[in-house]
Amino acid sequence: MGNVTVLGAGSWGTALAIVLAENGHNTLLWTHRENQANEINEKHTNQQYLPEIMLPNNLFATSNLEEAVATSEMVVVAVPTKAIREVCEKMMTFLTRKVLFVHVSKGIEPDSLMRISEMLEESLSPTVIEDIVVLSGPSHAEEVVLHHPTTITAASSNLHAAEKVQDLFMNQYFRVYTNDDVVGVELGGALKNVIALAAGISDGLDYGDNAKAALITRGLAEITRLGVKMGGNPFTFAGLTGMGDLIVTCTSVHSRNWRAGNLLGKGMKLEQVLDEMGMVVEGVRTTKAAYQLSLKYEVPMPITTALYDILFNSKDPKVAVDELMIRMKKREIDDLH
Ligand SMILES: NC(=O)C1=CN([C@@H]2O[C@H](COP(=O)(O)OP(=O)(O)OC[C@H]3O[C@@H](n4cnc5c(N)ncnc54)[C@H](OP(=O)(O)O)[C@@H]3O)[C@@H](O)[C@H]2O)C=CC1
Ligand SMILES: O=C(CO)COP(=O)(O)O
Repeated sequence: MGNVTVLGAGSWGTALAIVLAENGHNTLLWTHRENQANEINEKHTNQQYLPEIMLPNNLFATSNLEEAVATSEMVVVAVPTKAIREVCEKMMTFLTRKVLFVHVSKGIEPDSLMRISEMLEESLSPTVIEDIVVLSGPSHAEEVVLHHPTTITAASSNLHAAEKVQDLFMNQYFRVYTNDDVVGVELGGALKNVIALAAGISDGLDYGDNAKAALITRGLAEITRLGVKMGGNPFTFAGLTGMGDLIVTCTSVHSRNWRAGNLLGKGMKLEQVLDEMGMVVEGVRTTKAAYQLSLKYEVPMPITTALYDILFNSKDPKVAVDELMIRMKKREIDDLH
């Protein structure tokens, strides 16, 4: 392939740009901050997001979006969910040809309740979209840049496009699978952040491993319940972008969602937590969207609802856990049907 572009020089955009550059592709990383572009070009570092990592010499950055996508055949959208529409609207002012769009963000837009591929379709014209592929799975940037073995999934309704993305990203330490279940992959990636916040709260309360295992498995049950009702393949939720990402996000200190939950569980207020993180915590907005989806699709999501009350109605996390535990008796399996 010719030139490829990654939009967003946070931890994940930078890590993926490194993978692409190391795979030999002409890679340009776009950041909205000129000083960061200069740092990447001159010092080959991104100190704010990936301290102590040297970027490949063939990875270049620009803060000019038009220049970033001018000759690009594949554009990887790696900005947080809340920035996607703004970036797409800017691109629409100068893009005049079709491009392969890959998105790697894990969120659902509150109120519109759109998945990210739907947001891209709405904010970009069909005249500029060759295909849309979502790349998602258990993959902390901090480990990818150390070349630790990582597996991930490229999903698209057009499997040929997913295979193209598989070829571009795959290497010795970065193994890419394909899937045609865009709904399941996008929902799994977004909703695991909600459960990771809850797992962090549980750890912040020192509730131990039993409680966390319960959150992961019952969290997966409610993600699957909603995901299947929205058209996802039930098997996708047992795969890398479902169970896989749920495990990594609920158990890793790299996870911003788990860390934010942990601080909440220790008694810190949400605004203070978000100030302290300095990076995106997608699960907060996604909790609102997931709660709205559970009402829209009439799917019971008790963990999501409890988290919504903690985040947006100031419910005490301990009270929320007590209420989860004393709910009506249930069978384990039949609510998945
Ligand atoms: N980090 C990871 O390991 C993984 C992250 N993801 C997903 O990738 C997405 C991006 O996450 P990540 O890179 O970690 O986030 P970070 O918080 O590390 O970085 C976000 C980047 O986006 C930039 N940005 C924010 N708003 C805008 C805007 N309006 N226009 C242009 N750029 C903007 C930020 O710039 P500034 O510095 O100025 O704030 C920063 O460079 C998220 O959806 C996340 O869930 C998925 C898999 C792994
Ligand atoms: O999605 C991720 C790993 O797969 C990153 O999770 P956090 O956003 O919680 O850090």
